[in-house]
Formats: sequence, C-alpha cells, structure tokens
Amino acid sequence: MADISTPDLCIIGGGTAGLVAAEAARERGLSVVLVERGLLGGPGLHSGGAAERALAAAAARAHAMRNSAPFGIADAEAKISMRQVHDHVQSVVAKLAPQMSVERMTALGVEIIASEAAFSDPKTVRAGDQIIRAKNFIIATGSTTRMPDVDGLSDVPFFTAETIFENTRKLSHLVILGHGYAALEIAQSYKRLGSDVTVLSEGPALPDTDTELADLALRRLREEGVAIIEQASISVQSRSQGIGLTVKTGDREDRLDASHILVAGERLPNLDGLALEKARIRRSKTAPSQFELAPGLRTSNAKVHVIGSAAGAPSPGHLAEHQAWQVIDAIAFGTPTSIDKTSVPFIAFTDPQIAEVGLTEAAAKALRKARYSILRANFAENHRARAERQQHGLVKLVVAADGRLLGAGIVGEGAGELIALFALAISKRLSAQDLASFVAPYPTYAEIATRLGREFRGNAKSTAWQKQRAAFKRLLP
Ligand SMILES: Cc1cc2nc3c(=O)[nH]c(=O)nc-3n(C[C@H](O)[C@H](O)[C@H](O)COP(=O)(O)OP(=O)(O)OC[C@H]3O[C@@H](n4cnc5c(N)ncnc54)[C@H](O)[C@@H]3O)c2cc1C
Ligand SMILES: NC(=O)c1ccc[n+]([C@@H]2O[C@H](COP(=O)([O-])OP(=O)(O)OC[C@H]3O[C@@H](n4cnc5c(N)ncnc54)[C@H](O)[C@@H]3O)[C@@H](O)[C@H]2O)c1
Repeated sequence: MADISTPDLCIIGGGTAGLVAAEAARERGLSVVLVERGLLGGPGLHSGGAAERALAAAAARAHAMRNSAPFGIADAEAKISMRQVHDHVQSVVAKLAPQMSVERMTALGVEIIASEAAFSDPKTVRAGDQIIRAKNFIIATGSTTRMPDVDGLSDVPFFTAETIFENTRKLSHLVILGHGYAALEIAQSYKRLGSDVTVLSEGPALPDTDTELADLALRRLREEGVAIIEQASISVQSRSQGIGLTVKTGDREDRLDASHILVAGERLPNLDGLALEKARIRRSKTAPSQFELAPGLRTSNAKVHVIGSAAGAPSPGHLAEHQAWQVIDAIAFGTPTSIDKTSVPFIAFTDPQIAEVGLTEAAAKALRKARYSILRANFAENHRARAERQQHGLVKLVVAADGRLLGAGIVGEGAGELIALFALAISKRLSAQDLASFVAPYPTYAEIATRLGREFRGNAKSTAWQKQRAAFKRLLP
C-alpha cells in the first residue's frame, strides 16, 4: 500500500533551486517534501558553476606559468595530469556536497524522497510508492542540453556540459558545439590545459552580450589559440579513428579532425515525465518545450509554481535562488512576487570575464531611443589594472538623461566582482551622481565607478541654483 503525505509544499527536483526553496520554506514554517531522482545538488553542484570554476582555476595556473615573463619570472611549460585536474575538481565538489546533502536537509526538517516524481492529478504527485497531496507544488526540475540538429551527431560519442567534468584524459582536439557561456568557458580551460580547441557556433558567439564587450573577450580567446568559428553549418562523420566534421561558413567548406566533441549549447527545461496534462499544467503555445507561465512564475494550475532553469533561460544559479525565495514568500505570506531581472547580473567566467547587468546599449537604443548616454572607462587608466598588467578592460555604463543607472557592462579582470557594485546601484535605483560621491579604496578596480560618476557630473549642466551659488562664492573674499 502507498504511503500518503499531506505537506504544505512538495518540491520536485533537488538542484540549486529546489534546495534553496526547501530551506526557505522551512524558515517560513512550512512542512516540505522534496523529491529528487538523482543526486541532491543537481548539475549546479556536480557539473555547474563550482565545478567549472575549479577546472578554470587549474587552467589559469598552467596559463600563468607560461606567461609570467613580463613580471620578471621565467616562463615554464606546465606538466599537466588531467587525471589529477579531474581529482581536484571532484574534491572541490565533494567539499561543497555536505551543504546540499540529505543529512543536512533532513536536519532542517525536509522530508527527502529519492525517486522520479510525476503528477497523478492537479493536487497529487506520485514518487515511487509515495503519494504526496500537497497544498502547493514547486517544479524545480532543471534543464538538459538541447541536442543540436547536426547530421551524423547521433552516430558518434560526445560529452555534454553534464559529463565533461568526468573526463580524466588529455583530449588532443576538442570540438565544442555551442555559442554561450558554458561553451567558451570550457573551451578556454581545455586550451590552457593543453588541448587544441575549436568552438563551432551556428550563429554569432555570445549573441546576447553587448558586441563591444563580446568582441574584446573573443579576440583575447582567439589570441590564446581557441579557434572560434561563427555562422557555421556543421555535419559529423563517424570514423574508425576520431571524428570528422564538415564545417561550412558562407561559400567556404573546411574539414576538421576531432578527437572528441562537447555539446554545450542551449538548454531546455525538463518537462517530460512529469505528466503535466494530469495536473492541468499547460505548455507554452509558442514554445512547447517551455511552461506557460503567468507573472510570479505560476503555471496554469495556480497551486504549481516553476523556478530555476525549468522556468527557462537565462538561468544562472543566483537567479534560481532569487526566484526560490520570491515564490516561497508568495506561498507562505501571499506577497506578490516581483522578479525584476534588470538587477540580476550575468557573468561569463572567461578570461577576461564579461559581466552585465540591466540594459545593454542595444537594448537601451531599442527601448529609449535618444534618452540615454553611454559612459566608458578603459582599464588602462586604472592604477590597479596597470599594476597587474590587466589594462585591456572596459567598463560601459548606460545612463538615463536624469543620471539614473540603467545598465552596466564590464569586460576585464575581476568583472564578475565589480559588477556587484553596479547591480546594487541599479537595484537601489541609484544615479551616476551617487557613484561620484562613493569613496572607492585605492588601488582597486572599484575606483572606475567613482571616476565614471564624476565624468557624468562634469558633463551634466549645472542647475540654475548651482550657478547662482558659484557666482555668489566668487564674490566672497
Ligand atoms: C556547465 C555549466 C556551468 C554553469 N555555470 C554557472 C555559473 O558559473 N554561475 C551560475 O550562476 N550558474 C551556472 N550554471 C547554471 C546553474 O547550474 C543552474 O542555474 C542551476 O543548476 C539551476 O538549478 P535548478 O535547480 O533549476 O536545476 P538543476 O540544478 O538542473 O536541478 C534539477 C534537479 O531536478 C531533478 N529532477 C528532474 N526531473 C525530476 C523528476 N521528474 N523527479 C525528481 N527529480 C527530478 C534533477 O535530477 C536535478 O537534480 C551553469 C550550468 C552549466 C551547465
Ligand atoms: N557563467 C554562468 O553564469 C554560466 C555558465 C554556464 C552556464 N550557465 C547557465 O546555464 C545555461 C546554459 O548556458 P550555456 O552557456 O551553455 O548556453 P546559453 O547560450 O543558453 O547561455 C547563455 C544564456 O545566458 C543568456 N544571456 C547571456 N548574456 C545575457 C545578458 N547580458 N542578459 C540576459 N541574458 C543573457 C542567453 O540568453 C542564454 O540563455 C544558461 O541558462 C546559463 O545561464 C551560466
């Protein structure tokens, strides 16, 4: 006989989004059952940001060894063991795992069911021999790599963003199919760890990123030896040794020999297997691989919310966390959810990093026509950047006519840290004038914010009152 539980909340999926939601719900006093079919922590822990940062940290050391001569330290070729790099990545993941363990969640009072979950009616989920009749449900089932429509791809073995972190061997020529953050971050790491790497993008690389920032980063990746071929149409041929690829760009046709392929393109929400129709949860009419979502991340069944990458791209982990807290507060207190993506930063952890928040220049142009201005500062004028030989960076601010910050984009060393300052400024509706009065410590990259604020203040016309006051001061002895 099946066990029946009747919690306040049932969460399907125990990745970043599901676990944060479970913890937040317990904090708000709700009883919670969480169903996870695989490992708690999901890809976000086992193959997401932390694993990727650990791989990149190893690669950065090898890169620094080869490029230290300008600092007076002789360049040296790194001896790399991919097995040991793999072990380093896995040990980082293992150290983080207790924060996302069954033991910790159980101690917080969350009931964990290890099973695949599916709806059996609008108020019930079945997970193995357990029946969960909850007052509310959250779908946090994450996303999976979409298989690109490439002839011959299904006949050859390939890695995905989920499986590449299991690799323990040197890959002589890794061909990556993708155009986004994951594709380029992993490409640079593997190049620095001794592989030849080619990125093949069906359209432009980094299509949603400000082109000025993207061009700078892509140029640096190309200079490091990562081949990036854009607007490529691709077919794959299985061979007894390695994998053949035919790459067409315009009238040109090239043949590539790959040792391995990584598919790291778009990701699609995990909807299949949930029996959504039994819960009267509709898919989007225009994009059937996505949920139909009302504001506040509610599905067509008002008792069911969707958070994290199941709710669609872009889906960085910090957005998943933000959504989780917002939806839990809506369930616990009935507070309206306001998920404002304009203050959510997006970071490509390439070297140089690209970080953006709010409106890009192109978006401002489309939305606001001429009622904005662009402020730019090069890293070359910043003492910290000069000291660290990181002068090839750029900060771009999009500012409304009255000074309000609308967007910020950075390419360069530490962009991912510096963007936090602008994200806070945008979320608190601060202005460029506010940046001018911010005292940044010296020598730091944050001084760029103060400098840009002062530049805006200098460019802005003085008010009549300011002019009068200045004239009066001039009359004083
Ligand atoms: C290579 C890579 C690098 C990334 N790097 C970053 C980064 O640097 N910074 C950043 O912010 N984000 C990064 N991300 C994105 C980040 O991993 C996601 O935002 C995060 O994983 C989303 O969490 P989630 O809980 O929505 O989904 P997931 O982490 O995918 O979790 C979903 C969980 O649901 C479970 N599940 C699915 N269906 C069912 C079912 N029917 N029943 C029970 N359980 C089910 C799955 O097993 C899984 O554990 C990266 C992603 C990738 C792929
Ligand atoms: N560094 C990271 O945060 C990181 C790294 C890898 C993957 N991811 C996440 O995993 C998923 C797969 O990523 P991927 O790189 O393999 O494929 P992808 O091409 O889908 O990733 C890029 C995603 O970020 C969005 N994006 C990029 N710049 C943006 C901006 N300035 N404003 C708004 N949206 C922007 C794109 O629309 C796209 O959905 C994505 O949803 C991504 O958010 C994040």
